[in-house]
Amino acid sequence: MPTPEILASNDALSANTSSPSKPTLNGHPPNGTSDRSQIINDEKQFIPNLNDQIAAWGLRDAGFDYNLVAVFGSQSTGKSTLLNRLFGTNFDVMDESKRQQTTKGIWMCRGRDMNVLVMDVEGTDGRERGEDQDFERKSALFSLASSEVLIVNLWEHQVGLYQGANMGLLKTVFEVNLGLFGKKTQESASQRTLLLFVIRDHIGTTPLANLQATVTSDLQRIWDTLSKPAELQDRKLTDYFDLSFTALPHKILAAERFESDIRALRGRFTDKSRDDFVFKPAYHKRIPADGVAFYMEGIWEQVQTNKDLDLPTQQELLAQFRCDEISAGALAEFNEQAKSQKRPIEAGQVISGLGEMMRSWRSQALSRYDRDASRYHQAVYKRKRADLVGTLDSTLSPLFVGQLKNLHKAALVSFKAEIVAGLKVDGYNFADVVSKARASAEALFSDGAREIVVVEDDATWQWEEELRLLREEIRSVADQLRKDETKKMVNTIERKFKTQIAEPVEVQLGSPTPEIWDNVLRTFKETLARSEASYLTKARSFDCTEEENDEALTTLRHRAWAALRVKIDEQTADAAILTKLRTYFEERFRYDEQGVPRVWKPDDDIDGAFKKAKDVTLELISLYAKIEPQDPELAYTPPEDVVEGTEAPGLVVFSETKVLELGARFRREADAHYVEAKRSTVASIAQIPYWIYGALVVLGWNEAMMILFNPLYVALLLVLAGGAWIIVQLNLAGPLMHVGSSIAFEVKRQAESRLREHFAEPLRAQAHATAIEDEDDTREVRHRKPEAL
Ligand SMILES: Nc1nc2c(ncn2[C@@H]2O[C@H](COP(=O)(O)OP(=O)(O)OP(=O)(O)O)[C@@H](O)[C@H]2O)c(=O)[nH]1
Repeated sequence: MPTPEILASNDALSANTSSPSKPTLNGHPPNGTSDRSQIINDEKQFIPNLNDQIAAWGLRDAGFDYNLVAVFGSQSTGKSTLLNRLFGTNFDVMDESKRQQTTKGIWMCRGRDMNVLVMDVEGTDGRERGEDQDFERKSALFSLASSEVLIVNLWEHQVGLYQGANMGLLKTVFEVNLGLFGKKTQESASQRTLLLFVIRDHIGTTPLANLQATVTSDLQRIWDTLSKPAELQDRKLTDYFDLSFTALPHKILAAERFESDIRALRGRFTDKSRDDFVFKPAYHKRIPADGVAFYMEGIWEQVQTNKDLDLPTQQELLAQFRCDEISAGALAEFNEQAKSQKRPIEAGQVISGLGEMMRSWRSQALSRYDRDASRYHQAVYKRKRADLVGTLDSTLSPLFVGQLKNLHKAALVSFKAEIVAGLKVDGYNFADVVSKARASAEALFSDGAREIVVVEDDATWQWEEELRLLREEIRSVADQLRKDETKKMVNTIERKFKTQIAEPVEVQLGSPTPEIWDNVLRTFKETLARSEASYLTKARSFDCTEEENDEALTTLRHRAWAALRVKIDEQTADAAILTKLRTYFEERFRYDEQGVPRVWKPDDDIDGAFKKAKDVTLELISLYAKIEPQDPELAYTPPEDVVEGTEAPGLVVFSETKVLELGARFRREADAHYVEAKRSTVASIAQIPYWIYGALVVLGWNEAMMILFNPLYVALLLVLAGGAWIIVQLNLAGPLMHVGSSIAFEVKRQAESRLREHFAEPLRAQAHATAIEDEDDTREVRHRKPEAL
């Protein structure tokens, strides 16, 4: 409670202040008083800086924790003086010497050290305004719509003057009040206003109680004579107003008592514990402090345009405006927060702790809204809250969806990475690797998704569909991987198969027997069966479907057959098959049964042996021509369909034309052998028999003796011997020997070729005749079974 000195100094200060000083911290200038502010000016216009002023007074965030009091009364009745004393305000006080109206329009000021907004209303019945009752009515409406307590200030000598200015004013107040609160809606039912009569210059001769009775009966009379709407006929004055009376002594004549009484009266405004505390909750107009300015502006606008002042509508409008404002404030901060994570999410990042952040931003925004907006019209507050929730959620939803997408991607990446790592480990089980990778990828997604759910069991925050999509994608990736892996496995098995059959088939094809295809097919079937078994064993660990297994096995069979055929084709390629035929033929023609090389003698049956060997060899071509086992059990039907673009060849190794071609080629080679055989017999015939040398010795004996016993021949012999001795001495023996041997060789060569030519002519003609005969035979042999072999 301010001391009398302070109050006195306020009075002095206010007397000298004619213009508002600049607002300062918390609305309190350095001298300890709050700035006053004109809210309705002389031109009856609302001055729109009230909101800032309330903020400057430090009451903007007071909510309902403030009170509003207005003073009414005739001009120059000490209203401003009373307010300044009671509340420590600094309203203008009339200069004694001029005695003219000071307060114009409506002023407002914050009570010193109290959450009280005080309105100083221009005095009624003013000389300056003449008979203009318009402002009186408007200011009454304005004050009643917002104030809890209406101080009616009047001189003691005015009491009982029913026709006096105050009574006119009160009539206006009652009428206006009926218009405002008459209908008593549910909201306004409990709303009342306190009329606090302050009787000034109370001399004391008439006790306050008497004055109170007089005023009350006057009020009652005014109330009764008021023209009320039909539905409000039975309403009493006390339905709307509480009346309270107090008296103050003369300010100058009884200055001390004046001060002490005013201090006592102040207590009724500050001490909540007192029974006569004036600011009862029922009087509060329930306008939150941060909405007072807007509300008052709205009221004044309605009042100015002479429209019916509908308080509930005004309160709803105020609520809408303020709730929007509060919501926008909460949203601005929220948007800033949400924006910070927008880019990283759009860039594909998974933000850790995003859910926590989103929930906290959302609850911060809502609690900010609730704190300020819940004081307003409840229906509006709730509606706007729902709107705000919608906006918050629609801002968070893209973050949620974005994070889900990023989680989805991250889960897939982790799935693939885990599989790649798992497949590097020796002896992995594919199905195990996949199921582990799947479980951890799904857990990664689910945990992440669960974390970002902002509101449980709400359609906006559902992630099951995304999980379903992820599962589907994982499945298709796993399927693809399994297919790749299966392919790889089939390739490996195929390679192994090829190596396994290579050698045995090569050996089997190299040693032609009637069972050649039985052997080959047996090897093929056994190896294929092993390969299939090995596939199936592995496929189990792959979790392959029946269909996939069938497909893979078909491929395997196809490739196995193709591999066999490649091997067969390689072994029966022209050069290879001809070598085989030649070898086979030679083994039978050039070697005897014991495998000893034959030396043909002239009386040997070369033709017979040649024909036999040739025939059996030609039969081989038919044997090789088609893959046909002797044991029907071993028969194999090669796959017919085309797999992966490779056509599996059938059972035919050589076509008809090929058989003929090979036959012809072989025959040519065989002919050469035949010729060679024949020639070898001629060579043995061409040698000079040894007995010829004997005959020569016998027949030439006489001639030799004659030379030995003839001195001429002996002398010639000696000359030759001497010549020889000289040649040896001169080292000419070598060159002469060389010349001699060259001449001898040449003579021998010439002689041999002449002899060969002589014998060869008739043989070639004979061989040619045999060849033509054989060709006819081969044609028959080609289709014959090789039993004869
Ligand atoms: N006799 C008497 N004079 C007072 C009292 N209080 C104030 N005054 C004087 O009355 C004059 C008017 O005082 P204000 O406080 O300006 O009165 P007001 O009702 O606010 O006047 P307006 O604002 O012009 O309507 C001043 O000169 C005061 O000194 C009082 O209790 N008794």
